[in-house]
Amino acid sequence: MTEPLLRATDLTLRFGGNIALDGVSFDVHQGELLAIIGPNGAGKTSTFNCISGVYRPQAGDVRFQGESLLGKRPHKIAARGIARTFQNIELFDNLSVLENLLLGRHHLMRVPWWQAMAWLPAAQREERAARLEIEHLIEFLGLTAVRRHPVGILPYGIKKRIELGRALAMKPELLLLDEPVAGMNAEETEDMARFILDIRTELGMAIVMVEHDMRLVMDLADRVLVIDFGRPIALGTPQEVQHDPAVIAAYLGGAADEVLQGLGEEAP
Ligand SMILES: Nc1ncnc2c1ncn2[C@@H]1O[C@H](COP(=O)(O)OP(=O)(O)OP(=O)(O)O)[C@@H](O)[C@H]1O
Repeated sequence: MTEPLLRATDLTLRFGGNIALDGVSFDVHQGELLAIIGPNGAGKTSTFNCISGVYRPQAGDVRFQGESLLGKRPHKIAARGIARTFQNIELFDNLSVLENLLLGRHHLMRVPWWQAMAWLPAAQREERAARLEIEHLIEFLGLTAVRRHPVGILPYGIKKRIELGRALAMKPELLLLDEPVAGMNAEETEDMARFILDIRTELGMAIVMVEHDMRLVMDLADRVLVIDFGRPIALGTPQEVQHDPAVIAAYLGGAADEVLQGLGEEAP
């Protein structure tokens, strides 16, 4: 198998006496969709935060294209090619869809600030190229009809799609999706699922997705990592993890019926 795009090894993260992560390891390969699941407080967001530089684990390593990300600031990690979306939407409500996506593209601009200020030809060329790419992205995400609308007036499902667009505007090689369908109705969830699939198949992008919606996870993921109390308890294909007794046990006591149905099992 080829060298992984991302390799997390033995991630250990503590907050005082509270252990958020305890030896979490996994690889993400080019073009793969890895889902991370687990009960509330299991350590899913902490894992994302260790990858994106928000938290620094006390032990373990995260390597992206062979290079350690430890100690790098979040904006440097984003510039290296890892973009993320958040559980809570973080967009500029007063700016248009187009402007929000252009801001996502901004960190890739190469022209020095003094050329941009003077609006010299190189800056104009770069701006034109960025706009063209963003227009393609807007079309790809079916946002053409609302491209000039201020984000604040748009429905929740569309806002989540714009947030996805802003992450894609950074032209990442790895996309981290934190609960992409949380709070969505069935139709919005279906739309989002289609876009996630398109990103993987048409753009060939690797994706790590944290999600509670088990149907979505089982439909979309190539592999699933299951975390419980900060410890990895299973890693395999959706079929493998859904029959894993440790996974079924981890979810008992929570919303077992709902979750096990999502996993394709009858709740006991
Ligand atoms: N900044 C922090 N300070 C203290 N404890 C934290 C912090 N961030 C996370 N934790 C703790 O680490 C553990 C893992 O939390 P995390 O948010 O990663 O879980 P999660 O699986 O994403 O949960 P959820 O599904 O509810 O979003 C929890 O016990 C949580 O309270």
